[in-house]
Amino acid sequence: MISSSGSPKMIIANRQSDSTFEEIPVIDFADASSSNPVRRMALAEKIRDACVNVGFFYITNHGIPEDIVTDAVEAGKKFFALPISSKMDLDIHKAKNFKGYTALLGENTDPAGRGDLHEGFDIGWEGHQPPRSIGQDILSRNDGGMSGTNIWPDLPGFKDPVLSYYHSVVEFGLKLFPLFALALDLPENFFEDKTTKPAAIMRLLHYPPQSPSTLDNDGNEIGIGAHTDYECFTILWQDTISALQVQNTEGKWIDAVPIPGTFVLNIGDQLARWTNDVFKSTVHRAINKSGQERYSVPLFFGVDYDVLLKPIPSCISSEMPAKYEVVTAGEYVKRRLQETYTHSAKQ
Ligand SMILES: O=C(O)CCC(=O)C(=O)O
Ligand SMILES: [Fe+2]
Repeated sequence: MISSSGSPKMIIANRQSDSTFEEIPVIDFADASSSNPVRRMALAEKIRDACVNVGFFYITNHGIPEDIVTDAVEAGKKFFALPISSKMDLDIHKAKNFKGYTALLGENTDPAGRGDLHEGFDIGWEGHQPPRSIGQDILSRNDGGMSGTNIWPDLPGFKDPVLSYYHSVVEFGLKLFPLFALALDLPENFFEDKTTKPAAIMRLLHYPPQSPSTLDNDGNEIGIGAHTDYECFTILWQDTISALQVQNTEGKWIDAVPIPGTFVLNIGDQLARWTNDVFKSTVHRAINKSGQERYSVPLFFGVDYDVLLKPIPSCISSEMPAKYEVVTAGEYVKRRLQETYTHSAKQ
């Protein structure tokens, strides 16, 4: 195939992949915003290898200040320590846009499971003072079923650090879309007009120590059941307790052991759909057998909710025809969230 520029175009769809990984790669992001295109491309190639084979990697040198992370995590701990009645005032089932508090067992990520042994607090886009480099107030945007404001607890010292973390990680995450585009042999700005209003959902998660009464049918205690993420990619902060596991194509669970100072990035289903599964949205779960409290903070990055998830032409070929029906990102995410919360929805 020849591209419009006349140069031979690589059929990414025919790229070989091997997802029998035994460990999760670590990628240094110091060059993420390098002014040198050769350095950006070198980083994009590492990202491509990790996305094609594993779907997960650690990020070092992300540039997000440690105190921003610590303050948000401490705020989360204070929130989860509130009485259950205060947390239930913010019950996620009361909001139509999946924002607020999820109680223990309120979510069932793996349809075969009985509910996940974690509690969570979800927020979406919201402006922040002082203004940051990305748009201030886009709450009035039309996000279809996902639109609406965040709901906040009446807890001094909570909202500000949580929003600071949200904005720092969103700012960092938006810099990754051009790298993913490069990794797919697309123009660097391919996602620019598709990510104008960060469809970024952040969750504070708390996994209590698990007890034998939370064993599932296989004898495992599940903090979050086996699942793939719904958006393009997830940037996850985890504390020092090893609980996250990633499944390779042989069915083996590989521990994503915490590495201090890093984030874990994983590909989600939106990017798997864009790339016709060339980039792997890999199944993962968390089991907290440590006997201690565990905290983590995933931030899910999607494209704008009105954007169609259409396969990128170089990711389809006669051997790899398009696999997925084309839907908008918003429809897709909402459908997946509805499935996740159905089991605990009040009738
Ligand atoms: O807490 C973790 O380590 C993983 C969380 C996760 O997979 C999710 O929220 O989608
Ligand atoms: Fe996940």
